[in-house]
Amino acid sequence: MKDKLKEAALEYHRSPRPGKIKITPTKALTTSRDLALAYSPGVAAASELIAEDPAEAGNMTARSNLVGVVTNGTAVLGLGDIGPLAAKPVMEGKGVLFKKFADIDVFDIEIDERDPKKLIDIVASLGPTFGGINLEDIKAPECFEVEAALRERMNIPVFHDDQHGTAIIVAAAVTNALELVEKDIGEVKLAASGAGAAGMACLDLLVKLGMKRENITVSDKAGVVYEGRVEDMDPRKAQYATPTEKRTLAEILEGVDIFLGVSAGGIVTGEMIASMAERPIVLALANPVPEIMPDEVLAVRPDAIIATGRSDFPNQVNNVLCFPFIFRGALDVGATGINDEMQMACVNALAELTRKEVSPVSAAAYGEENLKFGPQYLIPKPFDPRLLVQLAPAVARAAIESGVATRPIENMEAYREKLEQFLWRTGILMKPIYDAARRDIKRIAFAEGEEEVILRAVQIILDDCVAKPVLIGRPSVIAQRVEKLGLRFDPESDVEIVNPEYDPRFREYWTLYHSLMERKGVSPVLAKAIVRTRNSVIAALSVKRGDADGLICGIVGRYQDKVERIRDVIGVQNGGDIMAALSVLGTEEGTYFVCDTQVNADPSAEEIVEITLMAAEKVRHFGLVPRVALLSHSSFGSHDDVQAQKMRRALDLLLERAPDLEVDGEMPADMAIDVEYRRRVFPNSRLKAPANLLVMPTLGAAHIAYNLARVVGNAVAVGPILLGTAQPAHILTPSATVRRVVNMTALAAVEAQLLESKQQEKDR
Ligand SMILES: NC(=O)C1=CN([C@@H]2O[C@H](COP(=O)(O)OP(=O)(O)OC[C@H]3O[C@@H](n4cnc5c(N)ncnc54)[C@H](OP(=O)(O)O)[C@@H]3O)[C@@H](O)[C@H]2O)C=CC1
Ligand SMILES: CC(=O)C(=O)O
Ligand SMILES: [Mg+2]
Repeated sequence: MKDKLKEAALEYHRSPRPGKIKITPTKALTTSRDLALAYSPGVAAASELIAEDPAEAGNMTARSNLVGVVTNGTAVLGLGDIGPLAAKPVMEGKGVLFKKFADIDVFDIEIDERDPKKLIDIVASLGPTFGGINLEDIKAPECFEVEAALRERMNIPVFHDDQHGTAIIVAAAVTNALELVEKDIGEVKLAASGAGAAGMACLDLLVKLGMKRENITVSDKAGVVYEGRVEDMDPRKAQYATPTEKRTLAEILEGVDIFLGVSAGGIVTGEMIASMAERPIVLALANPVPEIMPDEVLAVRPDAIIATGRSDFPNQVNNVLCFPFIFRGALDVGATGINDEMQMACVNALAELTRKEVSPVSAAAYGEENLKFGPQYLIPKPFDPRLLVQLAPAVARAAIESGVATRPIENMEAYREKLEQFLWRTGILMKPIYDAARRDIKRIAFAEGEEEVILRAVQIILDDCVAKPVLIGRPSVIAQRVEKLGLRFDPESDVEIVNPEYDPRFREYWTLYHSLMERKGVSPVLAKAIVRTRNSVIAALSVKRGDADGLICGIVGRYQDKVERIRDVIGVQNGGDIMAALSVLGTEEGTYFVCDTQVNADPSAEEIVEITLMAAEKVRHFGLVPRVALLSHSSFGSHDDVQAQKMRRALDLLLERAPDLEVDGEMPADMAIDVEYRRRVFPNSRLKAPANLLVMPTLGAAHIAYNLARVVGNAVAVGPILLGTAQPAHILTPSATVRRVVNMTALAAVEAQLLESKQQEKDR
């Protein structure tokens, strides 16, 4: 591992608090009544109910969404037998992935026990705690006995990730790679290095998919697993022992179509790969160092299709693509186990997902070349938000159809929607925006470049390669604060700085500002003074001049002042004459876009129309269909005051301007969300589903509702997104967190890319 990454990884684990997970209560505990309910005496009622009916544990406790990630530390990644304590960071890591990708809670359980029989007893005794068991990094051959016994003894899903998780991803990758090289699974020859947990399970699944057992040869530490070998054999290896004279990995690689490496780093040479058949498929999956690095393969075989277990090369074949989603599907139907049908459903869904047309958001995120099914894109990327919504329902359906579901899902469409809502809540849907930003780095100017929140965000922006920061601020102050905050970036080389006290471009900046403002009462002297003292003006001018591609400001100062500066310098979009602010709330119930939270105090009906159309376009930009509610205290004509009339008129105008837009009003907020309530009061509404774009009658209503929901509802907030500017510019508020700054930077960068491609299209 490179020193820089190693250092960053240690820092990541160490601070701000040790480790990667913590436990958070899901119920309020603020009053003595809460205490009486959560603990004695109230808790006894829950216990008594479970004692009468054990199935009630699923309703009374967190068990049904709780998975035990269990190891004894005997085969940790490719690091080998490093013991249960050293395995803990890996298990915490699996816990984080379960939670982030699939909202599954995890206790990581590291057990100091090597005897498989005792290990089985210990894990089986944990049954009352968990809804599922994910066995991890337990070495072969013991892992086979442990998994088989636990499957038998426990009435919950037990899944050895290194066996079946890996096998599922390998099967999907091989299926797709074979399609690309136009070879038949029934004909191809495979050489494997590694006859352990991952190796045996991968081969079993490939055989199930049609690979001939006689076309497979395996090697391990002792060399080729041949018929008659006695040294280091076990019954599982014996199933793949072949009648061959070959004794080394180099020999068995000659002429084969596929190499499957699930053993140890660096054990394969370029020479060995050179001897493989034409268009070889090389799966070098040992972690963290693959059996051979991709550049070494390409040096000798440019025609090869390559996959590794790592995230820094194309085609990451890693069980993270499987375990969160297969458990999500299994837990959601109360499956008693994870059977072959569920595993095969996962293989097919994964293989198909790569070939499926992608959503506009994902397309923008990964770029044409990466997203197009081909040698560089064999299987989905771990952050692909479609994984959860495609794999979990496929697994759930297979569980129902194969008869292992104790709580079958009746409405799969509603289930899919629930999963989508989770993605929004976690901010995973922001991830594609990050990846799009990375594809073509844009320069984003930060007006308040000396502020701590900005400097901390800049560190993440640089680490994640989201944008090239342009900081408006005094270089000495920036350098001092970077040092004081313990940040790692070098202000002299990693960012660009515009010094408001002295910059060689000062003359060009103030003359541009003067030319824009001379008929708004700004004299040359005033222009100079404003450009010297208003960092948001400098940021806007740098975007106008093309020194930056977008800007972020607003951490300090009044929102409305910044709006005016941006209007003066950058201007509004072609054809439009209004700007507005759209804020996003990711809540337990769903994702809601709220406007106008910042700009127009009391917009007219005509302005409401413009705001709604701009906001609807932005919602589409996030890959969602806008469902618009025009909000009011009035419910479909129940009041007749000016504000109610305004929203009614806005509806009429909107229906003329955008007849296809799903919009209705005027209606109260609860009716916008609660479809049943709406149906009772106004059965003929044009809006059939819960609204996701809430257009408020006044800024006051929008601002108050948004902030209240954000704080009380503990919602994830994105924004405010400034709509209607001629170039990307976003004004944050003093409450913005580091994450919000990074999110908005990524968004501004992607908007700059879109603007550039629109411009290029126009120029053509
Ligand atoms: N990308 C992914 O998703 C995954 C990758 N892996 C990786 O696969 C590897 C094996 O994991 P797992 O199956 O769980 O571990 P096991 O300990 O169960 O099996 C390891 C196998 O690799 C063989 N092996 C180890 N070192 C060498 C060597 N130097 N030369 C030849 N063979 C060797 C062992 O041989 P012997 O039998 O003689 O001891 C054994 O057959 C690890 O690197 C792990 O990180 C695992 C799971 C998922
Ligand atoms: C990815 C994984 O589970 C491993 O390498 O062991
Ligand atoms: Mg593992």
